[in-house]
Amino acid sequence: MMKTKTPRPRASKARRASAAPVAAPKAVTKAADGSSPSGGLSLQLEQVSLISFLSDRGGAAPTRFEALLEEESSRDEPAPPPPPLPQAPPPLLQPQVLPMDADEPMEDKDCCILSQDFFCTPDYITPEMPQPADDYEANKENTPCPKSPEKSVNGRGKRYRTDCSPKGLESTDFSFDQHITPIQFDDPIQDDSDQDQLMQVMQPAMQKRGSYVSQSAVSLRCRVTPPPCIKNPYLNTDPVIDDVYGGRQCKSGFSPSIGGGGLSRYRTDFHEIGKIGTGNFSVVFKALNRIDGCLYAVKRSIKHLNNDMERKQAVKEVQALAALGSHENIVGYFTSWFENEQLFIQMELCDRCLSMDRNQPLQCREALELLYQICKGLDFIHERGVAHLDVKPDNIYVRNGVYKLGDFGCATLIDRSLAIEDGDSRYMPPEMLNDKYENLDKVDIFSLGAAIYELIRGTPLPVSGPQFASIREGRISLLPGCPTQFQSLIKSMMDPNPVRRPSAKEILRHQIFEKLHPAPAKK
Ligand SMILES: Nc1ncnc2c1ncn2[C@@H]1O[C@H](COP(=O)(O)OP(=O)(O)OP(=O)(O)O)[C@@H](O)[C@H]1O
Ligand SMILES: [Mg+2]
Repeated sequence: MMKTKTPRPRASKARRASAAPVAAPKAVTKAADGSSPSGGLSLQLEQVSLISFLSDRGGAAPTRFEALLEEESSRDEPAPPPPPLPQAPPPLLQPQVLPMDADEPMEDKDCCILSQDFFCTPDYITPEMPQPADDYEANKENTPCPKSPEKSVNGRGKRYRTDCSPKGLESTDFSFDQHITPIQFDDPIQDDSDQDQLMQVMQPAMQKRGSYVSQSAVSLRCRVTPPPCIKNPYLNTDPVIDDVYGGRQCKSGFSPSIGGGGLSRYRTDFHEIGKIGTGNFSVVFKALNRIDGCLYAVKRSIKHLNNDMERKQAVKEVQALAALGSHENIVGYFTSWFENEQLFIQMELCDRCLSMDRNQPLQCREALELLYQICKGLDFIHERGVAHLDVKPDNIYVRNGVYKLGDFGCATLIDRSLAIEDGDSRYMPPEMLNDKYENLDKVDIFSLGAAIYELIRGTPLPVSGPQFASIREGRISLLPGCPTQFQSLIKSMMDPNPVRRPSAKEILRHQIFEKLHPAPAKK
């Protein structure tokens, strides 16, 4: 007896395999850097009390390390004034606490800690080098936090002019080193007074500690000011982008509403053009990247992900995409980050998804092309051990006539070492309904067959009932106007027995595609 499940069950998905809880990423602490060995050491000594460490040794002879520390401090520090004679002996063996008042203004030493905390929280998960991992291991515990950016001691004072006029925007003559702007939201055109304002902000810290200003402090303060949208000279003009440079949307682009403590990476890095879609879990926006001048789809989780379990679940999508790498028939993934307890995913922007033209039945020739291209994407991911598990018209996108598989929110490993979630029941094969997961790659084949069957017929597939059951018993009605060869291929993809379904690779070799995609001539 078949179990029936409600459509779009991802909202109430049951976790089939238990996943180990993820430990919060550990903060990576780094020693402060110095230009000389003694400089580095004394910088650390400023922040670390060694008394308690020494006291634990109970008067034992100093080690080489302690001798070195003493030698360092006696060399670097000026000779101490003679101790006042009548006073009691200093509490040598008492642990010392460095003064740190909560109301005290933040200094560089604080910024150093602040920056590490900031970059090491799960709120900043973008990998430095987004290389495909050997294994897609979303279950691994204690994954170390990505390396914090190196703290530079070289104060950099250049800035680039935030000119929003078309002329200014066309200029590509800037470098990231120059991007220093003070906190200011409303005025798109900043002048030389910017530098003065920045200096005023930094002045107290600079006076206290010579000329050194923590770059972390500068970048945190500067991050709240979005740069203008830089025009990409390699791109052909796009009316949407031109609109932004034309000045009509300029003002709103430079005056973002900053939420969540003023550090919105989304608002800082992107100019939002508009909403393009909403799913059960996410809302997707068309957005212009202010730096590279290209349009992207930025997907934001609707729900606030408050705990590790929810975050872990949400990041599976980007972990799968990042591990897979790029393919023409997979929606491109660029980066992701957490902000305000929501996951943001920057993706390739597509023109539309297939469910948008459901009322217009797909022509057979077009359906063949779709089958071929998505099979190429499926072959790519299956070869890498990943199953999508939610193939459906909603999750197939088109960009410049190229079909792309997207929404990897249900993706899992074919070897069943990861949790398995049900996709949309309308496209789900019978074995999934019966909790049989031996051939997860073939789940995608059934779903693709069902999606194409639905698109050609032009009527939605049933969610339950007798027709739902008969489709899963292999009884599918004829597809009008389609060659028999194509119909039997679709039927074989929807075979109740997953083992009898062809693999993506086998489908690609089917003779039906010979005319459509002739094999390259052998030399
Ligand atoms: N890369 C993209 N380019 C263009 N539009 C997109 C893109 N990604 C998503 N969309 C639009 O946003 C909608 C929702 O996106 P998506 O399916 O990824 O969200 P979801 O919440 O995971 O959905 P689901 O309910 O299927 O789980 C899509 O149906 C599509 O219309
Ligand atoms: Mg979707």
